[in-house]
Amino acid sequence: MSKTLTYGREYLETTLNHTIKKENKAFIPYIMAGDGGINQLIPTLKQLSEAGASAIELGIPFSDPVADGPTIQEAGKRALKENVSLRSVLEVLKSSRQQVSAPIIFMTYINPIFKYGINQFVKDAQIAGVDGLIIPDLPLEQQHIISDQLSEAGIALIQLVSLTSSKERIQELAEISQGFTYAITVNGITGTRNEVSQNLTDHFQQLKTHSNVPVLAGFGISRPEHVQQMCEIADGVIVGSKIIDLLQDDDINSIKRLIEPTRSK
Ligand SMILES: O=P(O)(O)OC[C@@H](O)[C@@H](O)c1c[nH]c2ccccc12
Repeated sequence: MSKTLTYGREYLETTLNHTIKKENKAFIPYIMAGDGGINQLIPTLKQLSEAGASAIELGIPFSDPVADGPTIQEAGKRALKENVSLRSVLEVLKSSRQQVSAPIIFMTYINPIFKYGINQFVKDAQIAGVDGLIIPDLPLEQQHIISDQLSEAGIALIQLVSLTSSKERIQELAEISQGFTYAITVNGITGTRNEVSQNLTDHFQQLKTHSNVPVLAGFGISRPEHVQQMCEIADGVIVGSKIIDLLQDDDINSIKRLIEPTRSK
């Protein structure tokens, strides 16, 4: 009897490991859910999945983002204008998740989850086929309010590691991260930059030593040569602001050119 495909942490980890085993690196685009209207969500996810995304990070629009740079903030405003909410995104996924093969990771601040109700959110996220979750404003010390429920539902809780974290903190975050470890490679907010940070080899070495899952680099990666550079030290990359710009221009070819350096020749 064939096993039915189940979404969640296992699906995310298996998919990423499969990509990396084939000598490739992971490429995770970030998009703002509902930028262009809620009806655009599934077509955009499909397009990115088919272009070669290893997984997709899906931002939930929120009125008071803390880590988002101007491009993501503007995308969030456009989505809020369309009345897109955590609820409407979950509803769309619930009915159409199976059209998108890439694992889906939600990036949401804790406030919309609180408003939704933590238990109800985890239940609905599981039903909708959400594979992983990033909550940037929920520090490690407070993650117990949701971590057991997520673990029971089989949804990965992904840890963000900043460059300014202490050695002990870096180690602890890497050890417990599920799905992948998100290494923030700049001090500051999201957004395209001309150069990516140098001299991160030791930092990634430390993360990889302690992480049971792939270690991916994110923030400020916006050109194929940045992707290439980061892939020398990381297991893959996350690209947000540049993807949002390119989707605005409907420039899928440039998105493919960003993915290209992550594929083995
Ligand atoms: O946009 P950039 O610089 O390419 O960075 C990715 C980032 O946008 C995405 O992962 C993200 C959007 N908002 C966040 C908040 C916290 C952590 C991560 C994020």
